[in-house]
Amino acid sequence: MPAGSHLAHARQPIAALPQRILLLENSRAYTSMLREAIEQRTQLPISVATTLAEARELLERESDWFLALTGLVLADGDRDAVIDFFVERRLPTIVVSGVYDDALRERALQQQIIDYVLKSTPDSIDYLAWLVQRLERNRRINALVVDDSLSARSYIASLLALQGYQVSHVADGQSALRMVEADPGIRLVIVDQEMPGMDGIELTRRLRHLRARDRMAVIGVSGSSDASLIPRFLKNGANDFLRKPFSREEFFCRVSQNIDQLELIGTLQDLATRDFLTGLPNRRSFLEQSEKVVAQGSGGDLTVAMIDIDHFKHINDSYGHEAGDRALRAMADILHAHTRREDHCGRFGGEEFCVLIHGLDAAASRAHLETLRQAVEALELDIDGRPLRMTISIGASRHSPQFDTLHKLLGEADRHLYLAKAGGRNQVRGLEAA
Ligand SMILES: Nc1nc2c(ncn2[C@@H]2O[C@H](COP(=O)(O)OP(=O)(O)OP(=O)(O)O)[C@@H](O)[C@H]2O)c(=O)[nH]1
Repeated sequence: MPAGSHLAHARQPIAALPQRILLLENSRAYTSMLREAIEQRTQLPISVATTLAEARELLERESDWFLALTGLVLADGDRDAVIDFFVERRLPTIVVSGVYDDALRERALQQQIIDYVLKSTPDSIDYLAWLVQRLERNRRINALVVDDSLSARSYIASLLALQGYQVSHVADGQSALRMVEADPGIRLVIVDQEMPGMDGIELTRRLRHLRARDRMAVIGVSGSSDASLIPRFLKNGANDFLRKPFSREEFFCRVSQNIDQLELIGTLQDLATRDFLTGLPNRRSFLEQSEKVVAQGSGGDLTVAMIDIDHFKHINDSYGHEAGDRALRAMADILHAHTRREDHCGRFGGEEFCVLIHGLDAAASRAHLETLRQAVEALELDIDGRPLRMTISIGASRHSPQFDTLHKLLGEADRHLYLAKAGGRNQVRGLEAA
């Protein structure tokens, strides 16, 4: 998501989730590098301890601990004591070790230790920072496990829960389809192949009719050695496949990689469709959405309006370009707040915005745009102690046999915008007959 898309940020729910990260490690140099890398990727508060005693005190002082990253060589505890310390407290933990120890790794990965990472690997800091960010984001992702075997699906669900996902599990394909249909928040589905009734491949095919590959990852799972299974899963819309038995680490890597990809696609889609400064849909996105509405032929109840901030050049010249940007963002916020669910708005470019109003007659559209004009007129920004006020001119057009394409509607709205400017600005033109 672009840094400037404050609207997109504002719409995200603020979840009351545990926030704190504990770094327990005796090497100060490593800790400070790790801390810096994590801070670049997340906003979570980080506390640092070098001994178990310090860690105990910190953990007791605060309550909302999300994650611990711990070394294994401490002045007041050996490896076993460190692992026991976190296991007893049931705190999700990542072990960062200086030496590779197979037995210890086995032991650690059976508890609620999320990962065992070798400190000496050159990219360990980057990997750990990525992992913390991944775990943090997972907490806002709904996952679904579909398997007729209770023990198998409970096991997979527990692995996903360890990685922070909000997990549900069901025993059959029909229940899975119902859940995905009802919950748009489900972004990951793990599907077992061997199920009575509907098998995993058929379920995957049907899931794809409900949600596209770039919005939900489906991962097929099977213990069968049938070589045709993987291509069949993939051809029917699965993003990936895991053969049972799989290790916890393999499972984690596959799932994370698929979720990373979904997020990347989401970011790219956002970059392509949002205006960077205001977070509103950009011109192309507005045109695409509006074309669809006009093509559906909504009868006469369609209004297009072009909105232009008056004397914006003067705002820039007398308050500075940055104040101009603030004014554009404030304008976008007001427009967004005045855009109903069934409407579309966008930044057309510069100080020009547009809105498509769907389902209001001419009089109601005019009243709606008049409210928008008044809301902008009433706004006062504080620019370093100086008040900044602005007005907008609006030119509108109505869908009719004469103006039956988006292109014609925009042309007519633009003509009325010109008349609004020529008529003294700060007014709505084009719906006078209403
Ligand atoms: N701060 C800022 N200014 C911008 C941006 N995009 C365009 N502008 C400025 O917007 C101004 C538009 O000015 P004009 O098209 O001359 O129109 P106006 O001053 O608004 O006057 P009227 O439309 O006739 O009321 C120009 O000075 C552009 O530099 C932007 O993203 N940020």
